[in-house]
Amino acid sequence: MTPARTRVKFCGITREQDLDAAVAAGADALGFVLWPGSQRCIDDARLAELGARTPAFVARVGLFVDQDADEVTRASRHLDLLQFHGDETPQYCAGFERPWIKALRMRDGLDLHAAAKAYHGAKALLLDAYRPGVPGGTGETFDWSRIPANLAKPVILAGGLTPDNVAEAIAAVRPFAVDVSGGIEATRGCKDPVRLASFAAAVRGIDNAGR
Ligand SMILES: O=C(O)c1ccccc1N[C@@H]1O[C@H](COP(=O)(O)O)[C@@H](O)[C@H]1O
Repeated sequence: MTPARTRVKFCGITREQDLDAAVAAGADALGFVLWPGSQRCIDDARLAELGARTPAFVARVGLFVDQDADEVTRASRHLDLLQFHGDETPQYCAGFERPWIKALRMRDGLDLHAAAKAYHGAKALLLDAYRPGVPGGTGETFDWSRIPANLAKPVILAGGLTPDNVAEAIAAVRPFAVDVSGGIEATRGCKDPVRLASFAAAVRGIDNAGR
């Protein structure tokens, strides 16, 4: 199924003004980093505030990396979708009363067809660049030609996307959605409203050109 348009997730939202700018730009989803190892991490109180501010029809996505189930369960009441960005098993991912997506880092030899089968309960696979020792958010791209066109799961393309390369990425991969964090930031955790709007415009531009 070819989607009519490319969905956009803006990840690493920490501030009200960034949330509002993302919604104004047409965000389909907002990502909140709940992994304490990230400089973009927000605590439960902040998640509650930002989650309450998010309007209807914009999905609130919580990003976790190999965390205690209790932490995921606690945060879940403010979230619509869970994003597991570590080495979580399919069984673990399915253990919460929320739909979920699995992030996979594109290390050498990764078999995406096998991963799609293993994570069959996932709503989508989010594909990110691989850097040893770093779970994600590296701001690096990977070789998009490694993504098979006939993967059994919707693809959310991530990793080093920017307003300048996102159109090329969409043309190459034709993903269900794109996900960006560092490429629209002024400083870590603080989005640049101009870059954010440019990113959304670039996605709309390639979609209107017929992907
Ligand atoms: O944003 C983080 O700090 C982060 C930490 C741990 C795992 C993933 C993280 N971010 C996600 O990584 C991808 C790609 O980010 P970028 O656009 O290359 O900066 C994206 O899903 C981020 O949300």
